[in-house]
Amino acid sequence: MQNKSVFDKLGGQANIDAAVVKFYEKVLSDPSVSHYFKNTDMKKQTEMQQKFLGMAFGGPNHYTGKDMKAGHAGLGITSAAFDTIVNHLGNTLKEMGVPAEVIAEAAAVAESTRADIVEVK
Ligand code: HEM
Repeated sequence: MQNKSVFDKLGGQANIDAAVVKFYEKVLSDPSVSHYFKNTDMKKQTEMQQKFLGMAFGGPNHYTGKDMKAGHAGLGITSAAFDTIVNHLGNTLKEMGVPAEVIAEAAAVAESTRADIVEVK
């Protein structure tokens, strides 16, 4: 099915929700990026990310948070940290049995936010 969205290929919102939970476990266990989240309410963050990715992957839009530039302004996120975060997302999907070509599509969606999120090249 050529026009199936990444949202559908991932099995819909329930699988995306589960992936985001696992993803933040990895992020918070990684000292190279966990410090970015030291003042963040992770319950709210998890919900925001679930809704954002649901929308960004082509599912229904329930996202009410900030745009990516405003949401990350002043955090000083480096391009290396961005790479690490995208890797954690890819590894999470791999562990959930998502095929490599679908992971590549999901990574491309994440990649499309890079310019708005990275402040330190
Ligand atoms: C893959 C690309 C990324 C996406 C799609 C994404 C998505 C989001 C979303 C949806 C929010 C919520 C905005 C709101 O509260 O209204 C958020 C906040 C946040 N993101 Fe990201 N993010 C990405 C990359 C990163 C990276 C690379 C870092 C740090 C290494 C990061 C750190 C944070 C932090 C710390 C917050 C919360 C700020 C606060 O506590 O208010 N994000 N992100």
